[in-house]
Amino acid sequence: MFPRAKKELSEYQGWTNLSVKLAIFDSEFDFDQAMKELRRTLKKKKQPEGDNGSLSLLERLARHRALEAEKVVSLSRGSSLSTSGALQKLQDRKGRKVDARVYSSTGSSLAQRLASLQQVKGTFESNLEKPMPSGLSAFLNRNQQSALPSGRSTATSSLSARLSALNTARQNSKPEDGKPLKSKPKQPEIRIPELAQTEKSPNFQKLCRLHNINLKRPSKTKLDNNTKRYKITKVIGLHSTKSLLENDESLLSSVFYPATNSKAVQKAAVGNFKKPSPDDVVLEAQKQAFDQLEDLTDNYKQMAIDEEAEEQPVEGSGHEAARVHKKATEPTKPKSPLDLTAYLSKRKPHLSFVVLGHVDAGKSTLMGRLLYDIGAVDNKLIRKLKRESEVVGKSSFHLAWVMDQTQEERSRGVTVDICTSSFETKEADFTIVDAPGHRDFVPNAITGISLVDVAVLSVDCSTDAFESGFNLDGQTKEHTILARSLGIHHLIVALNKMDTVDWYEGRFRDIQFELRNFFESIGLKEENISWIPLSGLSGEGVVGTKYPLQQTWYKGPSLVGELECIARTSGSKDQATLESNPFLFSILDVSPSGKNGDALLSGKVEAGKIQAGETITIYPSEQSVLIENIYNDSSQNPQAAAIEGDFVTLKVKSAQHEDIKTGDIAAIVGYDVGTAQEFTARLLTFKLDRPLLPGTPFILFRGGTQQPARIKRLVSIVDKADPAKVIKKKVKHIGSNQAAVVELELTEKKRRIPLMTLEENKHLSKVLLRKEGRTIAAGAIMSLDF
Ligand SMILES: Nc1nc2c(ncn2[C@@H]2O[C@H](COP(=O)(O)OP(=O)(O)OP(=O)(O)O)[C@@H](O)[C@H]2O)c(=O)[nH]1
Repeated sequence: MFPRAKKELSEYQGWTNLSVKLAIFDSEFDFDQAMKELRRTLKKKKQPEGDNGSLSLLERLARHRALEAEKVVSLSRGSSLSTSGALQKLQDRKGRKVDARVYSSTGSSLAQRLASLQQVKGTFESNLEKPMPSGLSAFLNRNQQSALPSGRSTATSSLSARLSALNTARQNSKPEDGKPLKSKPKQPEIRIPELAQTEKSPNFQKLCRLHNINLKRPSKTKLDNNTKRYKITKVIGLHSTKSLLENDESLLSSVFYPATNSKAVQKAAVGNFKKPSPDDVVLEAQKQAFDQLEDLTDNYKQMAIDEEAEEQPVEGSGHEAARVHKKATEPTKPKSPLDLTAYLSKRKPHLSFVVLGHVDAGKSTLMGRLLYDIGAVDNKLIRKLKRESEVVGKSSFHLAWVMDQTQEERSRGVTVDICTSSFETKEADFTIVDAPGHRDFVPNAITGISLVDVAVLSVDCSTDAFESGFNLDGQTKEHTILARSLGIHHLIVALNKMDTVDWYEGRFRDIQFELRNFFESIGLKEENISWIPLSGLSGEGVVGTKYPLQQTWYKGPSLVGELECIARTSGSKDQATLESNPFLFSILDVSPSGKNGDALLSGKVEAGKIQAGETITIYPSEQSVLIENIYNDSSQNPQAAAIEGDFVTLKVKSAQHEDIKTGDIAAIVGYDVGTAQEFTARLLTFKLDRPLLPGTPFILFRGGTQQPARIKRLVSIVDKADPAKVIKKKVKHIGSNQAAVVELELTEKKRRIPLMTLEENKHLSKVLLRKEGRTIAAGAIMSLDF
């Protein structure tokens, strides 16, 4: 690279600031292209600003190029993990280019990956302690002015090493080989005005970081003593060492704001160095994130251990010594009568959907974009999120942060909790459930899937990303199977990040082909699948159908268009069904409200309708509470009623909120929901490592409820297509892909959970069995307490 750079640069006489040139030219952008554009620009402008102008142009161009290239090129060169490479990788948790050692093992757990990440970090730190490459230190000691080309020719030496060499070589004094300089070195010849413009350049910042790191090497003493240049660089890195900064205030300001005599500007310059560097901010945030993530994954690991443990009561579940509540037997009347026909005629169809897909498939970004483009999120918030995400070096996540609202999700860059949000179009009302993509948080994804009508499967179309999300352990397959098992009837495949493959139709078709085969194999019907190419980041195909010019091959609706179309056909509720079905409500969240024992219950209306003034009973605690008001997400005003499919918050009076848990079911007074510890289920097993035997432990998922359980008895193997047909009785074990009737029991004997049979409610009777982080079977409850 260097000889070419030198040749090109020599055409622009007067560019004497070699360090800056190198900082720019050693970065990752396309060199030829940069030079071509630069020449064109300079030709047009006839270099009116002289040297500085050219350099400034070059710097601006470089900055632009480098920003673009930063997405795809790692700074790391050579075999060892370079400092900037490691930083890049640590920062790049949401990973475009990620370190293969850390991320390529799709089968490993997050904790393992984090451990390996720490290891990489350790390697990186220990690399810093290693002595400088002998060739380079000899080179530095020689301080030869003519060292430039040879210094640059070491393919594996880091940029900082090369620049250190160059700067050293540029000292005016010419000591003998290997001997330290005796005289005070001259002020380095870095052209300060250019630096003042350059300091914000990402490349230049990387350069500064690299310099700092080099100084931690064993050879630093010699360098510190010998050249002011290194002292300056050291100050750049040790921004938090107060005394050093105070001593070197003049030095700092003379380096970075040399063109001014203003004390205020100089003070500001010094002040800047007292703040933590962007790297420190990011690394600190990530350290905290990793710590928190480990806590969280530990919780899930604990759950897996609990699968094996028998009859371990869950501490603090609030149900060990269950309080006895008064269960109402008489219904109460609504506050005001409701004309259901008029109410329904005023309502738009409503549809809820969950966004699924492999980790980093762009789910949160897609939903953030949708909410922004539809007008549900204002510019002010987006600007604020952009600023905040830039501070921690994650600017590409600002749209995802619309959905990922907790600090831990933002610092770690992964969705953990499910998050609901609502929006409306002219045609319909929608509720979005954003589910986590990471395999460690599949239980939360299951809760999300169990609530909705439709699933949007986000598939990352960028090179190799689809393949990694689709392999054996990828969440693309697992999420789709979960959606199918939990009764989702329509799947929209959002072929996301098409901008990264320049809207290439071939990529779309290849992925579609692969997915189609898979969907067919799990019994999803083609007529229930929609395919939409889009980009969550830039917005094409999300709300509107305005695509870039190269996308000429897709003429279908946008994502929102398709959602509206499904809402039109299945989002309206039948009045007779609403009137005849008893009110059932899945509780997602509970919180106290005020001091009078009032509580807020958020969740989804599973059946029937409800109004303020009516009384409901919550299972399994069997406490009855009066509904004071009903709210939905988008309005502070209470609404007249809630009907099947609505996501609402019920404000209830005099509730013991400690006895209400996620996954509990509320029903209108007069309708009893069964609670049980033993029940019979019909299951379809997935691919199993070991057959299911009596006593096999697992975690039972029913809606938002998760409970340790085990197989009590294998009743029969039945026909997959016709479950009423018994194929085998006296079953000793159940293998992969078999349909069977089994008796199951909860292992926490003190905890009953609300369960409904297939006959009572198709949706609420659905169960999933998971063991050691894998879904082993799905099915429905047939009867309780055999
Ligand atoms: N080029 C491009 N990048 C995208 C697009 N959508 C998302 N990204 C980037 O992909 C990364 C991951 O995006 P997220 O939206 O957090 O992904 P996610 O699927 O919600 O991640 P989890 O919830 O943790 O599974 C971010 O850096 C986004 O900026 C897109 O359409 N095009």
